[in-house]
Amino acid sequence: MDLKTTKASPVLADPSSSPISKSRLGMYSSLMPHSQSGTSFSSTILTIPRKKPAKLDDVRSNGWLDAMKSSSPPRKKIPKDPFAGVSSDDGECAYQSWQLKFPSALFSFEKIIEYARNKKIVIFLDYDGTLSPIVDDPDRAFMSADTRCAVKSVAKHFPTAIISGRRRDMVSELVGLTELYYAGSHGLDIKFPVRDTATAPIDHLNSEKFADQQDKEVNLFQPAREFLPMIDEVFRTLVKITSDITGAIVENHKFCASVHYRNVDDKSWETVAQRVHDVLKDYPRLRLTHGRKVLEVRPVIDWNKGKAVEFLLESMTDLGNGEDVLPIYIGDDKTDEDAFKVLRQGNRGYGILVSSTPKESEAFFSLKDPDEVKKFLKSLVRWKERSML
Ligand SMILES: O=P(O)(O)OC[C@H]1O[C@H](O[C@H]2O[C@H](CO)[C@@H](O)[C@H](O)[C@H]2O)[C@H](O)[C@@H](O)[C@@H]1O
Repeated sequence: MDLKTTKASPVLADPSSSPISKSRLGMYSSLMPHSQSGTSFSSTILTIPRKKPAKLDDVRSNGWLDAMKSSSPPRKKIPKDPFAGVSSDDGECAYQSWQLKFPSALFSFEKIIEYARNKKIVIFLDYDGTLSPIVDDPDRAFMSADTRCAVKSVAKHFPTAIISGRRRDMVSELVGLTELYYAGSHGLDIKFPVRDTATAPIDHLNSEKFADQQDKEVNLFQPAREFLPMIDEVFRTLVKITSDITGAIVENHKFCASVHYRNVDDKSWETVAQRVHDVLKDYPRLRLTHGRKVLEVRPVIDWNKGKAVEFLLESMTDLGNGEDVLPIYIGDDKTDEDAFKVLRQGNRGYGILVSSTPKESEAFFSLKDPDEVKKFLKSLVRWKERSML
């Protein structure tokens, strides 16, 4: 199906004339350190003009480099109770005053549940940095057994969805709970149950029915399906052009690709950025977003975690008309801001930012780290179970 011609498709018109960019796997030779200068034989016999050294200024002027530098705070210990005693540390003071604007969801718990009274709470959770702590190796970002238990209990009482930048099957394997809704690739790959009623309000284009592993019928919503070959191609190119940069990791998340620079010497960040930037010049239908020490390449379509939240709220069964629904979204990343914004602008629910350092955000509340997320989830479960007695 050509999604560009589909009404109501989130796919934006192709800004380039060709639908799929040509891969130019060889083009990076001029950016490689070993090929920056041309070959010069004897000036009298043969002179091959010296190639200009690769320019490393695009990513300074377009702000990528600054965004990369500020994309993830250094990991450091923060006191458990920010109001306990006066700290001489400037960072802690700054965090405490930041919390006046983004109060702790734990300290504000009574206020949250007061607002939730007579409403159906729906929980949205990001994965990395929210359920699992940030670690150097993306393949070893595990959530604790205790957190898994808290998520399982939450899902017993409230519809619960995980919305991650990772590929859907990967995040669902890491979480390991079948009772949840999962959206991977920043919401570009959503699995949701088929509704029973013929009058279901949802009839989304681009969603298809499949049988899952338990042979249960499920829907898949993948608005960027036509981009699969392009993402695959760009992924392979990104692997190739970063292969000489120690510490760079490239992941294929099916509908997006991630280039990690967390383990790259910061002197080489600019090189990482410039190479990714130069690849994207050939793919006008792809764009870049910044995550925590990761550059994420994704389709230029009007879809993000915020849209995924709206989509899931519509798709979840038994939610009624939305007036009496209270969505709570917990996330730590820039990509989660789209979801916070949807909740704030629609005056629909609460965004909770997970951060151990002050940050601007569209969220209402804050939690410091995945450990506090777990405590918050457990408090919700306790409150719900008490209210059922
Ligand atoms: O939306 P999320 O579930 O938060 O996923 C966002 C990205 O998470 C992963 O990267 C981040 O976590 C890694 C493990 O802790 C860390 O090493 C990395 O620096 C972080 O950016 C994942 O690997 C990315 O592909 C996701 O896009």
